[in-house]
Amino acid sequence: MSSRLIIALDFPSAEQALAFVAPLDPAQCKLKVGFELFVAAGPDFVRQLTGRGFDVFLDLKFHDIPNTVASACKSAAALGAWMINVHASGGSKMMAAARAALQEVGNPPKLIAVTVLTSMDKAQLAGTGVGAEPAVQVKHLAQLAATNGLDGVVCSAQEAAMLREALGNDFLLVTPGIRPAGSSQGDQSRVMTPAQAREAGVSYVVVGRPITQAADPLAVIAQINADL
Ligand SMILES: O=c1ccn([C@@H]2O[C@H](COP(=O)(O)O)[C@@H](O)[C@H]2O)c(=O)[nH]1
Repeated sequence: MSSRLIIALDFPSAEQALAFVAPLDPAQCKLKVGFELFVAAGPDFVRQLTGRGFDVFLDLKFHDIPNTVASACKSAAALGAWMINVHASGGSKMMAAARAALQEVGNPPKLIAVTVLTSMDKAQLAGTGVGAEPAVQVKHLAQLAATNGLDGVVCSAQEAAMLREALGNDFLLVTPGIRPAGSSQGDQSRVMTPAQAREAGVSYVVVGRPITQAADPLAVIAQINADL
């Protein structure tokens, strides 16, 4: 069975990211490329990772008008990404356009939607004009994503059990904000440990700094895989 661990490659250059990836095996983890690395290293870097056999989650969180997002999703699919994402708050028309665009490409990536960023708590969310509890807003946006045919959502593991019950076993729950016991929470608000996330029924955990900034990343990876 392939790993349910997605490592966030949040590095400022291709060289640093490649040095980190060198000892990794695609059976141990999938890899996530986000804004920092994509802006620095570009599309060719994504192709390099897929060329080494890694499943790549291209985490560019598209959020724009439907036509622009649909075209961006096609471009992302052409890089061979395993998974891509949009913001659910872009709305139904945007998500439906993204879904339709990927139906036109061969071997489309999984398409998921960001609900409420795991860095946000109730006060942060209220500051954006949304008065609901984060879990309520996450459920609302996840249902919107499901209605529009998306494969799953990005949420915190704290909402996973609720979403499993509401949306079933096939809906992907991809969860950042994972913190092994004893690791620094940093800027994340809605966190869980890998074992708690597994218990809650997540599909994949996304882990960045607790691995990339560890003294022995391979040991942390092995422990997280064991916990999952
Ligand atoms: O709601 C979200 C959506 C995306 N992320 C991304 O996940 C990783 C988490 O990294 P850590 O170092 O483990 O905090 C990072 O790339 C974020 O951009 C998220 O954290 N929350």
